[in-house]
Amino acid sequence: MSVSPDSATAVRPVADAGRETLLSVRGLRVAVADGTEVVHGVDLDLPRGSAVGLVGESGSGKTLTCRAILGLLPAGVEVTGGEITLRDTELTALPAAERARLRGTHLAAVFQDPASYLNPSITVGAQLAEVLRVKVGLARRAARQRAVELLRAMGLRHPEHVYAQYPFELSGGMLQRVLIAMSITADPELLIADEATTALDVTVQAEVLELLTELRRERGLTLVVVSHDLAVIAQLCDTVHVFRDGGVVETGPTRQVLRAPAHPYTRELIDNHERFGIDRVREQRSRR
Ligand SMILES: Nc1ncnc2c1ncn2[C@@H]1O[C@H](COP(=O)(O)OP(=O)(O)OP(=O)(O)O)[C@@H](O)[C@H]1O
Repeated sequence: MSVSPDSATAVRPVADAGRETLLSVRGLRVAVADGTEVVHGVDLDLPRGSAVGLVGESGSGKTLTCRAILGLLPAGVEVTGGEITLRDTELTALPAAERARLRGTHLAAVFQDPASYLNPSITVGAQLAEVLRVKVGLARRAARQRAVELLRAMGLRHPEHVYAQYPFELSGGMLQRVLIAMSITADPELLIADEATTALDVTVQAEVLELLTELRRERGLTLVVVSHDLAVIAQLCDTVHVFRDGGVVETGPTRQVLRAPAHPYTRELIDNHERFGIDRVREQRSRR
């Protein structure tokens, strides 16, 4: 374990270091339109089938790191250094069309505010079936059938009924399940959940987290979970990376990092969280 007291990164060996690496990020740098660098050399390793959490205060670079992996950076924001490797393929050098092909087929994501990713005037089933036609190449009838199956697999009761509903007719938790269904249509290997449960109430959040855990177990999905909520990270993730000011200050097994943080900033995050229910974090960790 190499742990330095203040500004240096605290890195602890992770339990699943022996597993095949699905995706690795090395020295990732991202700059915004005026040239300001906002991600300063981030390293991440995602072993196949693992669940990796990214925590840190607002603006610390978690989302841009994820968007760089997806090849979905906002206009004017660019990768200026480093490598993102999916097995043997270096992604940053690929043409945009190839990046788009990989999204959905190999890499997928769900974000906060699912309603904004759906067309309000088309039923959710028709939108899901359309994704199945485009990404998987299913014919109309097969796509409809598969869409209903997927809605059922997402834990939605009466999936035929849900299929025919418009986004405004569904709750936030139901919409997020529909978005998760859409994101996994083509059986991706990696799913990034960026604050995907933040807007949901606690009970619904727990159900969606359970769904993600099941998808990981049943499909061998690798998860990247971005959350402000340490309890969410504690529940889902084997490994955690603590972001601060565009860099990673601490990395290690979630349990160890949350129980005995090595970096002062991680300690501060946990102390702040304590006031809002760190007991939930500790309870969940001790149940594992
Ligand atoms: N489109 C953009 N144009 C300019 N600056 C941006 C843009 N998107 C993000 N930034 C800046 O980049 C930095 C990193 O942002 P990022 O969204 O990755 O942080 P974050 O850790 O995900 O925060 P949050 O938890 O609030 O989503 C911040 O300083 C942010 O203001």
